[in-house]
Amino acid sequence: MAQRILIIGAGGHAQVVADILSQAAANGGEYHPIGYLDDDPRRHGQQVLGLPVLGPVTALADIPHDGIVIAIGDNRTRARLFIELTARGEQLVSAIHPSAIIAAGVTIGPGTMICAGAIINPGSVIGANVILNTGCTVDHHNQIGDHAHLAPGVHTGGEVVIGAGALIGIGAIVMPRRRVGAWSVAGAGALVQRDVADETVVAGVPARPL
Ligand SMILES: CC(=O)SCCNC(=O)CCNC(=O)[C@H](O)C(C)(C)COP(=O)(O)OP(=O)(O)OC[C@H]1O[C@@H](n2cnc3c(N)ncnc32)[C@H](O)[C@@H]1OP(=O)(O)O
Repeated sequence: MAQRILIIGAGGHAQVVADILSQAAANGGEYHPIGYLDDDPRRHGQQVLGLPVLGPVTALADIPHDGIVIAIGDNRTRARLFIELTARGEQLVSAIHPSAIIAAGVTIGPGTMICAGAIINPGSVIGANVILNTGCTVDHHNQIGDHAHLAPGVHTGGEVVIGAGALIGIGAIVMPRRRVGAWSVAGAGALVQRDVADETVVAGVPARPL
């Protein structure tokens, strides 16, 4: 049965989520996007990719719906909203593009977004509220922490651990069995050859702390 999904945010990232949900629905998926909620009043009343911006996030209580996706790219903001809205009883659903390739047995937490062309190999565990962005590959037996973001074109080797809230920038590579700590950032194009501590920014080839 079709479930009515509200998208939290109406910016560029939210439009990607809307497109994923629409494509999935067109392929028989149960989640149907019905509109966006965004705290920027200039967006209220606009149509974005054919869906209305219905009001601020506080309007959630007034609009009938079955689930939400938090479509905000910034990891800390997305994590804060995830905690607040889950505590209010909201059902977080996953937005998974029909072109994503996900191995049998992979587990995916609530609210996670998996973009076009992403690949997840066997044994991997994807947390809640994660973004696996366009064309990234998560190889076997990875652990991707809650609220993390693997940007477009990221590749991870086998048995990689990405900590909660970490951002792996566009096109970065994380070598097999390496760990990127919680709330750390690997810059765009980085080659993560050594473990990265928590709350550390690294960049370059090989990646070093900035
Ligand atoms: C669909 C989407 O758009 S998803 C978007 C996902 N987001 C990303 O991929 C962005 C990832 N972020 C980055 O790569 C950032 O540049 C960061 C986090 C590594 C650094 O950001 P900041 O702290 O603002 O650093 P800043 O831009 O001031 O640069 C500091 C120095 O690091 C260098 N630097 C910045 N980024 C990188 C990088 N990715 N690789 C190598 N060097 C870098 C700069 O050239 C500069 O060097 P200098 O001091 O010799 O001039």
